[in-house]
This record gives sequence, structure tokens and C-alpha cells, in this order.
Amino acid sequence: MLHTLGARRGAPKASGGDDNESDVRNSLKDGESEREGGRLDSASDRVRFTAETEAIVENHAVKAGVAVQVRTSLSPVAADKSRPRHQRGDQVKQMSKERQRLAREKRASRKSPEISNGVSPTTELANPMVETATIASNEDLNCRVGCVPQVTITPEEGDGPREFQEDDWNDLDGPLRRKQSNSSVSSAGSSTVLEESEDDILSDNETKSKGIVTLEPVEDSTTQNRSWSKIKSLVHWPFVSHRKRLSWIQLAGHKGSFKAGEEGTILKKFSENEKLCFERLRGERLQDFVPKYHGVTERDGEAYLQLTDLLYDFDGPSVMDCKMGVRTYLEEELVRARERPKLRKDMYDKMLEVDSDAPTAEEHQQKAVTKPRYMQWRETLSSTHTLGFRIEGVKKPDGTCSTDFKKTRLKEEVMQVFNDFVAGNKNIIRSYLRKLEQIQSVLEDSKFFTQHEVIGSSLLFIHDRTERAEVWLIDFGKTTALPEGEKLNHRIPWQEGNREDGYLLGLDNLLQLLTSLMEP
Ligand SMILES: Nc1ncnc2c1ncn2[C@@H]1O[C@H](COP(=O)(O)OP(=O)(O)OP(=O)(O)O)[C@@H](O)[C@H]1O
Ligand SMILES: O=P(O)(O)O[C@@H]1[C@H](O)[C@H](O)[C@@H](OP(=O)(O)O)[C@H](OP(=O)(O)O)[C@H]1O
Repeated sequence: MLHTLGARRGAPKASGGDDNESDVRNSLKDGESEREGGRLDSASDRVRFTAETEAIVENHAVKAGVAVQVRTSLSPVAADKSRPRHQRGDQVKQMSKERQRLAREKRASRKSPEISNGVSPTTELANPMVETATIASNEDLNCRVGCVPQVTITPEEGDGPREFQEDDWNDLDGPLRRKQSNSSVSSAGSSTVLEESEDDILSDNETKSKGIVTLEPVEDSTTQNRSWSKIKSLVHWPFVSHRKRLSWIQLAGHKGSFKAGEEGTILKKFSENEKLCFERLRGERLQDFVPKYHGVTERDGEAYLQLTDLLYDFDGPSVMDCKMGVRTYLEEELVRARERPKLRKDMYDKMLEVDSDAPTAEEHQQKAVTKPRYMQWRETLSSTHTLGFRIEGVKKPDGTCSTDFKKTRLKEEVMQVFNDFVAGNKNIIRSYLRKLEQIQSVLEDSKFFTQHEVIGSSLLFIHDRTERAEVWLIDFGKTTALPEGEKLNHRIPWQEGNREDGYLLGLDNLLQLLTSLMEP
């Protein structure tokens, strides 16, 4: 059984809000009215975009049999016409083929979690333009909001529910999925977009972890990692805890994703992608900054990654999870939402909890939004877009946990949370700064980092009363390899197609922000 403590997530929005918040909302709404008109009607769904290129959208409208209305936004993203239209269309086709290939491979490898390649879809790099990393001013925000390609789906009146397709299964079982085992959708059954998408089933608010959890022990596990088995038999653990429940801190992610592992380890639900990342990290200096990976283990037919429990050596630790990057969804997710849009009622509900004005009139009518739409909204509401990272959750030494940072966006607000987190202790800030500098230098040198799009990964800050302070990179569930020979800079602004994630922009900003906390 899992217990959750701490502040309730997504508390109803206080009225008013600061000027910048209303700017965000107005900006989004302006974008919508701008998109009115220019409609291309067709069969099952009506899809509306403010997107990077008309070519991509048109291409998909034909393929997916959906109606599209397109308006190029005035944002820097939309204004980027540097790549020829035919190339942009080809790029999408290539991604689509790549996904189908991955799905075929995934189906073939379903029996064994060990067999899969987890290679990400092929995309090309757009003309890079290096931008000096600075903490974005609040004035930048409107521009940033304008940069967001939006996807809004309105079911056509009179259209029936869409049948669950073979391709939907491919989505369920894609290399980036690890939650399908809970799904009640069977291959024999059918499902509607709204009624039974796997996302709806798995992602309502109650499934998210918000703080302290009790992890179930793992019994009868069979580890596949020989060296770890050897270590286990050689080391005499002070107490046998793998059959005990573990009181643990999980500041983000879905409940039930973790279980207690062998002494000093935790088990995370298997993800092919994440496993590949840990394997590819072998031999890299970056390994010193990620939880040690002890192989795949199985319980009741379910696979888990066995990882070092980063909390293990701490006494009453304070913990903070910062999700890195200017973007929290994969380009692939954006493309998929256009090709086969799925409406998420749970995400609409989460939006309402924070701001009842956030959904558009259509979204209110459908009582649902697409995942990219929700993720983009989360990014602009928080500091993801402006600072390249956001605070997901904090656990303090008194045991209180908070994950109520959805609207923590301004630099000053983020600094305040950090200062509270370290209780104004400059020794701890200094240690964190040292760690972050090391991480920055290791990342800049890392082959792995250069060759991967790092999305949804967090920096986990942990310190305790001894003033020991450590930072680790966690969560590689959505970290995907680039095609052979391609590289990311991680500071170049994201434009759809260039796969840049803004990870280093976020890290630069974190460093700058903590440095200013050192000032008297
Ligand atoms: N190795 C670890 N040691 C200690 N704590 C960890 C470790 N890995 C994860 N956590 C805790 O669990 C939380 C969620 O971790 P993680 O982001 O890996 O999960 P997830 O299910 O992939 O999340 P999401 O659904 O957001 O992608 C973190 O915020 C942190 O509190
Ligand atoms: O933090 P929130 O507001 O609860 O929103 C969740 C958060 O953005 C997660 O990163 C995302 O999981 P992934 O990063 O794995 O996509 C999840 O999508 P999901 O519900 O589809 O799992 C969202 O619901």
C-alpha cells in the first residue's frame, strides 16, 4: 500500500495572479483568435494548429485523414522558414516510418525486455544559432509563449468514436512506454479516443506521487546482472531489508513506479529506453552523477531496473526535484498528437484545478485536451520555458513535502524556493554550486549527452544536516539517441525538427540563480 503525505497538488487557483500570468493567458488566447479561419474540413476530427510549418501539418492531414486549419504564428519558431518545405515533409515521413519500424521491432521483442534498440526517430538538425545562456527576463515570456506550437482537437459534430487501431497498440507498446501493463485495453477490444486511451486510464491525478511513499518489498526477484548477484552474495547486509517495506521519498512520477529493492537499491518500472541509457553511460564520467545501474530484475512477470537508492546514505534528507530543459515532451509526441490525436480528460481536469480560464472554449466543450497542449501549458505556466528548468517537488527535513510548484515561474520565486530548501545555509549552496559546475563540465564533455535528446530528466538535489550536498541526474525514460553522426548543443533554442532540449540553458540558469543566493 502506498501512502502520500504533503501538500495537495494543483490546489485551486487563487484569483488574480500577477501581470505576467495574465499575459500568458492573453497570449495564448490571442494565438487562438489568430488561428480562426483558413479551415480545411474533413472526416473524423477537426485539428487546429499554430505550428511551425504548414508543410508538416498538411502532410499529416492527408495521412491521418483529419481536417486542419493552419495559421503560421509570428513566433521565432514559426518564422523559421530556413528549411525547404519538401525537406520538412520528408522529415515527418521519415519519422513516421521510423516509428513504424520501432513498433515492429518492439512487437518482435515484447517477450524479452532485453531485445530492443530504442533508437529514436530520425530528424535533421535545423540551422543552429548559438544563444548565450542568461536568466530570461519576464519580458521574454510573451515571446516564449508565442513560440509554442499548439495542438487543439475538436471532434467533428456527429462523428462517432474512433475505433482502437492496431497503430494505437503500437503507441501503447512503443519504446518510450513503460506503463502499458496496467492498461485494461485488450487487443480484442475496442476503445474510443476519449473513453479509454491508455493515458486516461493511467494518468489521473490520483496516480501521481506527491511525496513520502511506502514502497512494497520485492520478493523472489531474479536478477539478471551477474556481477550484482556476486556482490550480493559477498556482502553481508547489516539487515535484510529486501522483504521490508521502505519509507521513501518520491517527489515526481507515477505512484507504483518504484519498489523497494535489495539493501541500498530501489526498483524502477522497466523502460527499454532508460535501460539503454544506463548501458550507454557505461564508462562515461557522467556515470558518477547518475544512480548506479545494477541490471534488470523481475517480479511477478514484471521487469524493473535496479538502481542505487540515492537517499540511502543520508540522514533525514532534504530533497528537491528539478525537471530540466525548455521542453518536457518529445518531438515524436507532438507529431503523434497531430497524426492520431488523443483527448485527455485527466489533463483537462488538472488544467482546471490550476486555472479554470486556461482551457479554450472548445476544450471546455470537449472537457479534454491533448497531451502536448497540456505539457506546453505546464511549461509556460512554470519556469520551464523561460529558465529551462522547473521545480517539481521539495521534501524538507521536517518531513513535509510539496509538489505545488506548477505556477513557480519567475526567477525571484524560484530563488525563494531554493533559499527555503537550504534554509539559507550558504555552505550547502556552495556545495550545490560545486556539484553543478562539475556536472556542467562533465556534460559538456560527454559523448552520451551530445548524442541524446534529454527530455523530462531531472536533477535531484539531496542534502542533510551534516551539510553534505549532492546532485544527481535521474529519469532517462524519455532520453533518446540521435541518429548516427548527429549531435545536440543543448543551448540552442528549440525549433521543431532540431530536437534541442535546452538542458544546458537550464543548468546555466540554475548556476546563476544559486550564485546570486550567495550574495549578501
Ligand atoms: N535512484 C533514486 N534514488 C532516490 N530517489 C529517486 C531515485 N530515482 C527517482 N527518485 C525519486 O523518485 C521521483 C521520480 O523519479 P523519476 O522521475 O525517475 O520517475 P518517473 O516515474 O520516471 O517520473 P515521470 O513520470 O515524471 O517521468 C524523483 O522525483 C525522486 O524523488
Ligand atoms: O506533472 P503533471 O502536471 O501531473 O503532468 C505530468 C508530467 O508532465 C509528466 O512529465 C508526464 O509524464 P511523461 O514525462 O512520462 O510524459 C505526465 O504525462 P502522462 O500522464 O502521460 O504520464 C503528465 O501527466
